[in-house]
Amino acid sequence: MSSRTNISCLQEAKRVAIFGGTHGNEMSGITLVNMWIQNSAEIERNGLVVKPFISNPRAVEKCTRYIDTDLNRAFTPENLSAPDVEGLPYEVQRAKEINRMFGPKGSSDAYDAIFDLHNTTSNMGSTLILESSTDLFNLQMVHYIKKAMVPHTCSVLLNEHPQLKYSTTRSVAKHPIGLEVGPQPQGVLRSNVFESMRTILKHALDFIELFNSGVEFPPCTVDVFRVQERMDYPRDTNGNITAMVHPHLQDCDWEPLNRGDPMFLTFDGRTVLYEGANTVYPTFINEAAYYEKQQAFMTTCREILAAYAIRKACK
Ligand SMILES: CC(=O)N[C@@H](CC(=O)O)C(=O)O
Ligand SMILES: [Zn+2]
Repeated sequence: MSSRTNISCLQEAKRVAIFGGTHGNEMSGITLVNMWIQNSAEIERNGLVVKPFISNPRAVEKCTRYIDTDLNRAFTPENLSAPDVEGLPYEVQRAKEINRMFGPKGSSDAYDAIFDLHNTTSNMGSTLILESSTDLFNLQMVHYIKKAMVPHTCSVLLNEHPQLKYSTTRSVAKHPIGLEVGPQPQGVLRSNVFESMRTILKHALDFIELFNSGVEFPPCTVDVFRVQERMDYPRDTNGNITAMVHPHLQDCDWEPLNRGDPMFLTFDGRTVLYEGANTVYPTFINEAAYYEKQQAFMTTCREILAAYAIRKACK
């Protein structure tokens, strides 16, 4: 990087994958990817290899989140280096296959970018998920997408939390990007959600094409929501939930939650208040897939990230 001009010269992004069906019951990504496998005209860009790919075909076939274990938690160093023995959980086998095809994770042979398409039952709207606050390529891309989406909003969730971060399918790529669009029930297609996801992908691929063509992207800032804490439902001693998300919180993803605001409503009608000292921005509120993960919602804090200018490295 030249310090005088503060332009970072980054490697060209030539190989890009679009994953659908990492969770087999999230229908927008599955449908888009199957559509693009049939006809890829819409996702083709100059000088780019774009591969649409169903990441968990057995779960898609059964329309379930996973067969043995959550694929989007399976890309750990232990799993990826496990010997190929019989009897491995299906998703661990699949993680190893995906790592061979699109990785190896952390190596120079890995795909440049992976877009992993997800749907949520929460009212999050269009959300991009980042795993690093220092990936300039992704920050610039997210900035480009947010601008291109105006007047529609596109939120950015940053998960760098040392305990809450997980080993995602997309983490195999040099630049991992999650797309999370909702609300959409599991196993259901909603046209508005489908179209939003499609539009985000279009802008993302446009960005990469422009970057590869040599366009310089000036310094920018990106508003993000940084993952802070996991909030579980109130539970009894058997682990069964004893309360629901409070109606005042339900569907209020990304809206401030202040000390004293209602959070849960117990089955016997009592309101449980939020008692944290600081204002937080809840997200993934009442996500269906998170009951088994002991999570009613996630709290985030707002942050503004700055990104240097970037352009493609000159050879
Ligand atoms: C609802 C859902 O599946 N959300 C994704 C979020 C992500 O891709 O990071 C997950 O928990 O794996
Ligand atoms: Zn998902």
